[in-house]
Amino acid sequence: MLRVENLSFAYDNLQVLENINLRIQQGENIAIIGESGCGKSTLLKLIYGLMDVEQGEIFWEDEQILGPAYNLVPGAPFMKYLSQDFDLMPFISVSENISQYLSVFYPDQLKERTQELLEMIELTEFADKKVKTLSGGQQQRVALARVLAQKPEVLLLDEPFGHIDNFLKSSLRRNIFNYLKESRTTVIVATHDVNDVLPFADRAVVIRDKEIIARARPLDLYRNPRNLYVASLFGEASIISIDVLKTYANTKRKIIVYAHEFRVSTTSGLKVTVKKAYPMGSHYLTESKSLENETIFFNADSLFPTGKEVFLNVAIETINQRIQEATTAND
Ligand SMILES: Nc1ncnc2c1ncn2[C@@H]1O[C@H](COP(=O)(O)OP(=O)(O)OP(=O)(O)O)[C@@H](O)[C@H]1O
Repeated sequence: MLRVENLSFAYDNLQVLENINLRIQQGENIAIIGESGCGKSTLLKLIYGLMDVEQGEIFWEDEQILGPAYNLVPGAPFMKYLSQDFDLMPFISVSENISQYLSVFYPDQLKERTQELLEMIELTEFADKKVKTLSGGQQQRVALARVLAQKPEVLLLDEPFGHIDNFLKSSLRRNIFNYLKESRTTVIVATHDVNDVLPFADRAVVIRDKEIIARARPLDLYRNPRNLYVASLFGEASIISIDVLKTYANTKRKIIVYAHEFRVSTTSGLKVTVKKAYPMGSHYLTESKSLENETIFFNADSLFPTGKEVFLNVAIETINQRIQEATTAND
């Protein structure tokens, strides 16, 4: 088990993390999510032992993870950290970069494992190319294979697919996260991309203003976001008073509604005026204003011109589901 206990950290005068507590079981996949600059990378670097903890402690099983003040070579040997800069050897080939940490005493295994990893990152035909000739996305894939080759017990991934195009991203994600699950590798992934989180993470931890503000199974967080910050990590969302959606409801309580949960009607519901529509392929993400001048995003099947008035409805089941959670309107 990985334990992070009462961890606080500051860069000079900038306090970044405060009183972080985490327990991660072997083989679990945990996503650290939160807005840019909230401290996700900092937390990974501290867990890896790249920086000295200011306050608190980190343990893997019974071993305490210490920073550079205590270790000549920072970074615990049973962990690997894939940072946003890939740390590759530019002048040697893709294969050599991947196999660098594999044992040369078993040449057949070395070849087989390198081949397996090349297939996983879908770069078999680039095996002999020098890394410096590859694109940023291809380099990120080599960096992923290179850390996987080392079979760490704990793998820390910082935006692991950030440079990879959408065309490849989905299959690569499946290849890599499925492999990590099968090999019972403990994974902590810092990401803004919900596609890294919803299908693969066992738990998600949300950081905001230096602290963990939510932790749950990703689908539970998505279905019942505690506030607009959490919901916004999953998609466009709005906060709306229930009595505005259902005029018979005698309550001022507010709920969060995702853009895709609104149904558009031409006759009844919450009246809004269209401000702008963004084509998304399967739908138009439509920005609108209510009579109370609140911004509301909804998905529409067709393109509505600016200024058009439409009515929005939300299924009673969705409203009931959200009411059951303590929703705050303050965020
Ligand atoms: N080496 C550093 N020295 C000083 N401040 C830093 C340093 N590294 C990061 N910071 C600051 O610490 C805060 C947290 O940064 P961090 O990189 O951990 O955030 P993040 O959540 O990983 O962001 P992103 O999602 O954009 O990668 C930010 O305000 C950042 O500007």
